[in-house]
Amino acid sequence: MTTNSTNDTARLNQSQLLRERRVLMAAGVYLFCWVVVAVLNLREHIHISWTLMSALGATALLINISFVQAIRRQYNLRFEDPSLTQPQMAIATLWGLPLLYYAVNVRAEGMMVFFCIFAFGMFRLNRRQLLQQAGLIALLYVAMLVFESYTRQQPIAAQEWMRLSFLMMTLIVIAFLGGEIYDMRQKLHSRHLALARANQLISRQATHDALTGLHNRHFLMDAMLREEARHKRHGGHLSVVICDLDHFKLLNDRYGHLVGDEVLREAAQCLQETLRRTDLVSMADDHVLARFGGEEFVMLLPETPLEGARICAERLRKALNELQLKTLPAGSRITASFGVAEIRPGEHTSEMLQRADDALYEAKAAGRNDVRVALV
Ligand SMILES: Nc1nc2c(ncn2[C@@H]2O[C@H](COP(=O)(O)OP(=O)(O)OP(=O)(O)O)[C@@H](O)[C@H]2O)c(=O)[nH]1
Repeated sequence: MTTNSTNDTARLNQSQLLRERRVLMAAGVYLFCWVVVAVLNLREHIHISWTLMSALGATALLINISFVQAIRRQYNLRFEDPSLTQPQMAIATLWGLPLLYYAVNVRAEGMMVFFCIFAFGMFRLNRRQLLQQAGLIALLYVAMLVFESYTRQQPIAAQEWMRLSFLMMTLIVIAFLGGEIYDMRQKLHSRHLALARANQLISRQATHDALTGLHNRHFLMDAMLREEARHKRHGGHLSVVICDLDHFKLLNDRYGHLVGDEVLREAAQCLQETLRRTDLVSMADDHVLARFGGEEFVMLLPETPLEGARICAERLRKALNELQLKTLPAGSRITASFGVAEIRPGEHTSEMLQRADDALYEAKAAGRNDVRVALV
């Protein structure tokens, strides 16, 4: 698993845990309301049948278990808002209505629960969604009043309309404030994303060559120090191949710098693909291919003996030589010279690189398009 996907999984687990905690908090509110109404019922301040009370208790349990299960089974991730805030708010409103219906004497106090329900959505929902929730609460409350007036054969009291108007006014204000909070969160989120992208770009630029996309000299130097330390601790093989395109100055002079750049890109890609395809038994997949500068490339090959590195360099030389360059006239070919070295016991990687460079110089002196190996 890559570091990125590990981070994503950790972040997802963290969010799911938070969502589950929010459901448990809501369950606490359900329990509190149920207990308060039960006590009022026992003291006969209000009159609700215990059958209905039991049904409401069981429903509350079922609702909260369902939400927890939806989160644990990751069913919630299929929705645009994986926190399922709107369904949770709507269901809580529906659940609370029968209690309000019977709690005639304490209805104004009981209506406070709507603020509590709204508080759950304040940091999650946008202005429109909060207004929708306020509308739903008003609609259900009016439906309850109409039902009550019908069953009790009484007109809706003026006091109820007052309660409803104050409730609506407060919820609408909260919806607008909540909308502002939502907008700020969105801005913060997009800035956070832009910052994360910029950081990614900066760290890529620090370790990669802008022209070819290969690792850069700085990355190579770090890798060499790392491999040197590993080699000191565990021994084994560590080799390096240095590659320099032949007569690149002539190519630049003949076709211009832009074509030269494109040839460098194509050569880099060819080296990368050939290295990836190379199936040397001893070669570990933590090799590094870097643009060392100009038309010079370096391959650091951990766990690779000198002969393996030489075979690898030979394949790279052939591949470059056979490369059909898209930017040059048909049939044009490039060649490159290679120097190879394996680290000696107690030697620094910079010294090994110097010996590889000396071998490369020999290849150049001997007529180019050649691989030369430094003596161990
Ligand atoms: N287009 C382009 N050219 C570059 C870049 N970096 C270095 N060069 C050119 O690469 C050429 C290297 O020339 P030299 O070091 O003389 O080597 P050469 O002509 O390849 O000759 P040998 O190495 O001896 O075979 C110079 O002309 C540089 O300007 C680059 O990023 N883009």
